[in-house]
Amino acid sequence: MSCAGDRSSSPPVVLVPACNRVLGQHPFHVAGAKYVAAVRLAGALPLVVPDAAPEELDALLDLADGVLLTGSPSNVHPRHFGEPVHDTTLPLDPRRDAWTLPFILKLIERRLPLLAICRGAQELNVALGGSLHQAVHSLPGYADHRGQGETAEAQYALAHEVHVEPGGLLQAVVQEEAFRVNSVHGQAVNRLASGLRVEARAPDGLVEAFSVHGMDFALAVQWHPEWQAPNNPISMRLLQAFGHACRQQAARRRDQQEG
Ligand SMILES: N[C@@H](CCC(=O)NCCCC(=O)O)C(=O)O
Repeated sequence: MSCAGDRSSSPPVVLVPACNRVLGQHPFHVAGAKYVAAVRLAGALPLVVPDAAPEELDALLDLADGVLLTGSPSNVHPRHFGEPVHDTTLPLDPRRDAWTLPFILKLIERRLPLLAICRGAQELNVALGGSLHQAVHSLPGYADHRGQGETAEAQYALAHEVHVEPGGLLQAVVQEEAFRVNSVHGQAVNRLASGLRVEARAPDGLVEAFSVHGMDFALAVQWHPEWQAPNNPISMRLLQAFGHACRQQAARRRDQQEG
């Protein structure tokens, strides 16, 4: 039986940053249930983080064996990559940006396992100095990567192939050269930040997955592996590889604590 504070038999803890929404007259912190479920499918314990002041970031990361950056209908504010907002009708979440961007730099310093999904992938690229297309569907030569249809089933249906770059983390995890993914995004990687490795591309050349050089597991995907993950063997390989990396991190943390 484990005693209080003994995490040796506990699942690894994965922090899940929340989004900010106004419901009725009041502000709320919200996290998509499918992301929380995906952390459990990875074999980890989800810990949703409402937001964080700069002086709280290290204390939060002291609790973590991994981080999952979720998708969101909101866009990363273009000011973070030096641009004005092109379409003011699209939702933003500056409160999330304000803490997740520095949070990402700190988790990378600590070499914590990271799975960054859709908006989360965009945050990772911007946090490291990269830039985004604000509306990739409006650019010549690129497809429309936004979800199509009225229902979630339609919006998250498999939409296009991704071609996996050989020799990288994604190929090692999914063991496929190409596979079909869903697509629910209007922003997309424009300039990939230095220190990041392309792991997959869409048929139109768009970067659809990337990893952080030198980290055991820091993977960003533009699609949604959390969507109906148990029905998608490739999604489950991704989540289980992330969970394995988090368990390894938890073991390292325990070794350090035991000195
Ligand atoms: N708003 C950004 C990111 C898109 C994104 O994360 N889509 C998922 C929305 C809802 C969800 O599944 O969490 C963009 O448009 O590129």
